[in-house]
Amino acid sequence: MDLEELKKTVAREALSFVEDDMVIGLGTGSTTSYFLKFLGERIREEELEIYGVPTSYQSRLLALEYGIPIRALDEVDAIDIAVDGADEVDPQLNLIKGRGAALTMEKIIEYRAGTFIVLVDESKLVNRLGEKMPVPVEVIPAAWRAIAEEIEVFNARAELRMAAKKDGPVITDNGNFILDVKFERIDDPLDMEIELKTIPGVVENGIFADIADIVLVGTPQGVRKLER
Ligand SMILES: O=C(CO)[C@H](O)[C@H](O)COP(=O)(O)O
Repeated sequence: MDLEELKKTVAREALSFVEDDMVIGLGTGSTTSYFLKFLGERIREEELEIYGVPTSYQSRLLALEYGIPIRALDEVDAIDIAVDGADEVDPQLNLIKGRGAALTMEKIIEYRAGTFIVLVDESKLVNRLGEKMPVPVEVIPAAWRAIAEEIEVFNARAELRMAAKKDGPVITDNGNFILDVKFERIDDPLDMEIELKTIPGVVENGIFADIADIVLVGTPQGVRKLER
């Protein structure tokens, strides 16, 4: 089964958590895009009363395209479930997220969800966070260089993320820059998440420790469900 098929399979499986009258946090990325497509079809076919709370411009645009009614975070009382992808998942279900630069709204919404469901293929499973991927850190633009230097005390290298279809750096949905931070090793994800957050000028970082409730892993043999 190719990677796109694995993504579709986990995205379909996530529909089993969806019930009528739910408010659903809508994640960002290619795997979640399939979930949004299937969610839109299900809302139409079963005439469900569901609202989505987008975590990015990408999920907002896709929700509009697929006919998912949307609400802003300050228009809802609670979020029942949130569904999103991840870049790495460790055995305790700590995550690295933010390859799509949407980590700040993702964390705001997913932290508040009754159940946060993560969709990955098995290539995203690691023994220790940071094994393959850098940790994205959203920073206030004026502070990027100072923060990049300060991060070196953690035995890490920070690189300003550059845009692909624009000259200069990536600008997030919130108007900030992204530093991609490659660590030698991350021994304690929660501790590192907090350390990064306390640097003045850091808006948010892509370590999501102790937030995921369920991880659905796409494998050629089917979907594995990991629970915390
Ligand atoms: O954190 C994210 C965006 O900020 C994505 O959820 C994460 O990068 C996974 O994306 P994909 O499903 O395309 O691999």
